[in-house]
Amino acid sequence: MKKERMENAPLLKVEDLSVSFHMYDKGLEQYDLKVISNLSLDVKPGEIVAIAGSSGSGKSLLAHAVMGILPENARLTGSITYKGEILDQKKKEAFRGTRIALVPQSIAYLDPLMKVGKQVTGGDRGKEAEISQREIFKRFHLDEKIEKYYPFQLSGGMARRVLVSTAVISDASLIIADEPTPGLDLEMALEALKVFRELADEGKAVVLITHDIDLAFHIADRIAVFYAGTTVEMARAEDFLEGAGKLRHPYSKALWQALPQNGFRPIPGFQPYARYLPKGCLFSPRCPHKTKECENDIPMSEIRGGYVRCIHAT
Ligand SMILES: Nc1ncnc2c1ncn2[C@@H]1O[C@H](COP(=O)(O)OP(=O)(O)OP(=O)(O)O)[C@@H](O)[C@H]1O
Ligand code: NI
Repeated sequence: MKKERMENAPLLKVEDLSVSFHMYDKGLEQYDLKVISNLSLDVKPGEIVAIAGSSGSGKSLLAHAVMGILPENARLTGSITYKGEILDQKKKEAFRGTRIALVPQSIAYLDPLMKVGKQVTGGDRGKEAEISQREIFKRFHLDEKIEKYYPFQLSGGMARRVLVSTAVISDASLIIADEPTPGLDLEMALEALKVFRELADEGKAVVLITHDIDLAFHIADRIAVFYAGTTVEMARAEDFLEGAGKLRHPYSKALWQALPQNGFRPIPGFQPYARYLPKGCLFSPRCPHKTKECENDIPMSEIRGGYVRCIHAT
């Protein structure tokens, strides 16, 4: 019984995370820009949790907060644990690339002065490392000679596959993939997602940040929907496959309806800028169900087996 409980315990747990940047305005005026507010998320071994949400909703910043690579002027509150252990900055640095691997959103993260093969294996050119590197290159249709290339010799799509390969052959038990598919053709994008699914099936935990949400529905177990720096819904992937009626938050429903296959019906309005966040529910200025009570702080609540940050959700 205990063992079962241990296995179901989250590998990564983010609780009530807020991130602010200390900013300088014109002159001497200073202010705090709150870019992540009260965000919670957990990922269990064997699971892929996809993160969906528009540009600027805090997806990459969450990844950077877990990896410990936020800029100097960032302040964090809340907690991030890995296997129940609090991840402070020192641990984040120790775990980076070993227990926790990041597929960065930008291909500029590749070291311009190191040959690609060596980067993928983390500097290890032993026989075993070379075999795993060649295996994954084959799956991603990367010719063997590419291991001798420098990053500037790669196309965008090749660089993306190299970054994914690095995380895949690491020993990390937690993989955070921040947009791993842009620039890949459909076949390669699907191959990358298939590789992530296999890693999860081996017992690793995967966080998949992606704009290709309709692909993510098919391989992820759960979907976290981000809006203006917080989680507004955590749902099973099947809920997204079944349709807007199964979803709980008006923004998740709007995301679903904005997909081309669902009629491409975008909602009016904009995500608020971090400096001018509305009181209470961050989605309320765009919400058709808005009432006075939405100006209060809105906690996550459990509804129909998922979690939602909306007092009107049923
Ligand atoms: N160093 C920084 N200083 C100030 N604001 C920042 C900084 N880095 C990011 N932001 C702001 O934080 C917000 C969240 O950024 P983030 O990169 O996490 O978005 P995202 O969800 O990953 O978007 P995308 O889908 O475009 O990658 C944005 O409004 C961004 O402008
Ligand atoms: Ni991003």
